[in-house]
Amino acid sequence: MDAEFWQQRWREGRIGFHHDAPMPLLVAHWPRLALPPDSRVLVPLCGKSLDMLWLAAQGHRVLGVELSPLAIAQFLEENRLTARTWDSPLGRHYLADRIELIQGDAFALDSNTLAGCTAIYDRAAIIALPPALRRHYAASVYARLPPGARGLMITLEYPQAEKDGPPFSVEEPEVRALLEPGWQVDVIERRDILASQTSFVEQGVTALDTAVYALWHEGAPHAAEAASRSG
Ligand SMILES: C[S@@+](CC[C@H](N)C(=O)[O-])C[C@H]1O[C@@H](n2cnc3c(N)ncnc32)[C@H](O)[C@@H]1O
Repeated sequence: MDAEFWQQRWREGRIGFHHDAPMPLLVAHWPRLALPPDSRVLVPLCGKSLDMLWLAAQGHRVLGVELSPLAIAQFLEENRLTARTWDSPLGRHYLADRIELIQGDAFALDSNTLAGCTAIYDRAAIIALPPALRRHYAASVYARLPPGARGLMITLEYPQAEKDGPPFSVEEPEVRALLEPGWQVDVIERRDILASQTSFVEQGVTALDTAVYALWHEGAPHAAEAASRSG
């Protein structure tokens, strides 16, 4: 799953991971993080996800990072956004109101940029990465977010032997091994979605769950406290 793999997927329009509406699991569970509205939310491997628009509509500043220039062009065009652009060592930046996109490598973000993000939204990001890259991803992104950061991660779990990724199956013990002890990892939902995922069924997958995690970096007020603060 090198950069060329993803560039080719975008060139060929093989983007079955993209949804035409914000993810219901995001909408349902994001409020429990009780983030201040103007928090800067990192969306690594963002594609052209409409979840970024939903996060911006909550008052957040969004920082999406995406390798594919096509994904960024389509995001801006399809949502009728006009962006100011500039270049930096991280890549080309696009700023449209509260949404900033970097066309660049999420593994190459610098410490200053990560330190400015107090939240992370990980949907189809960690599960897009093969096993060997996930530890590198956790170390390059999660471990470098500031104390007090919070996040929502959405994963898939299925018998990996039945189908190749991406998307890969990333099960709870692996999420914990990658993030703990720096992050508190709370499973907030696990749901059987096999019946609705016909492409998995057609490929012979016999079980498929989606799992949602609330993530609390060291120093973050944990679930109950955050919820009581949000009223
Ligand atoms: C499975 S898609 C998910 C996109 C998005 N999160 C969504 O929910 O629709 C993974 C995306 O990550 C991008 N990508 C892969 N590796 C990347 C990297 N190292 N840095 C930035 N983007 C990357 C790909 O181009 C692709 O658009």
